[in-house]
Amino acid sequence: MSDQVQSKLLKRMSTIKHKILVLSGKGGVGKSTVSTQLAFSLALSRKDIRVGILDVDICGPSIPKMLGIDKNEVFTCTEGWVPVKVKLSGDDDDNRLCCMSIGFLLQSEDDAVVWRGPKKHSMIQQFLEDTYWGDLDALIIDTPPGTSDEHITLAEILKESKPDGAIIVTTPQGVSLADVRKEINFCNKLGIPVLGVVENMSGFACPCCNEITNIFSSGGGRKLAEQFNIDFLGQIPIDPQLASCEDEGKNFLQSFPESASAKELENITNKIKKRITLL
Ligand SMILES: Nc1ncnc2c1ncn2[C@@H]1O[C@H](COP(=O)(O)OP(=O)(O)OP(=O)(O)O)[C@@H](O)[C@H]1O
Ligand code: SF4
Repeated sequence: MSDQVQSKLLKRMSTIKHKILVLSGKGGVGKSTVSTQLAFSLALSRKDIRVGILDVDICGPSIPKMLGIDKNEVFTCTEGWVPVKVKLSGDDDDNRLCCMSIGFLLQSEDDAVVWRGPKKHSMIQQFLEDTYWGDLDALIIDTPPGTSDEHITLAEILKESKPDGAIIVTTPQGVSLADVRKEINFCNKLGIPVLGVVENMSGFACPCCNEITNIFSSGGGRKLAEQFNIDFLGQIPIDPQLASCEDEGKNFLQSFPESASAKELENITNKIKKRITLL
């Protein structure tokens, strides 16, 4: 990376106080769900917090749909690409949550699947270089599953601007020591602190009485965290209301604030805020 590009990237990242990566060993465990709900939860936790969410999942950018902004377009200003704003209900200020996704820049959903490493590398670099976030308290970065070339690119680009850390998402059934060990080794190798583990799809939350039923095993994420001596951040149950909100692009936390999942997401957010000293 040339010095010119490096200094442009550093300048871009300098207006962002906290950067958090969200990782998972495999696809479909709820990494984008955790990224999206964490971004919502942080933005809702205080009126003066401004949050951005960056979707770098080149082969399956799902965040815009979850946020209900997949039909929006990205505009450019003299400073670069302007992230799409997400309106929170009952809020006059629509400047508290915004999103930039690689999905906004693809002509078709199949576009990126055929890209080779160097093209993905330059796309991610350009993406970080040209997005104009303005001042942000936190940027949540949703990455592709596994530890691919895209992660290495991202970590190299972010190295100088020192990300606060990574959250590892897993499921009780998918708790594979090997998968999570790979994620932890990856973070250690690149000097990214692990903020903790979230166990998603942990039991089933009844939409009628909020009772959690453990259909499969549960607690694997906690054991794993103990084993690796990292923080256990919490466990989110399978919640049909969460799935349908994300499907319809609705704000789950504001739609079902009393649900067990919303409460757990709030606890997880509070632990992360404490950890990165965003209080
Ligand atoms: N706790 C949950 N309760 C109900 N549905 C969930 C939960 N977590 C995730 N889902 C749903 O499961 C599907 C996969 O979740 P998500 O897209 O967040 O996974 P992912 O790990 O980001 O997948 P990939 O990396 O393959 O894109 C989505 O339809 C999402 O709404
Ligand atoms: S958990 Fe309670 S409300 Fe939900 S289906 Fe079972 S008995 Fe009914």
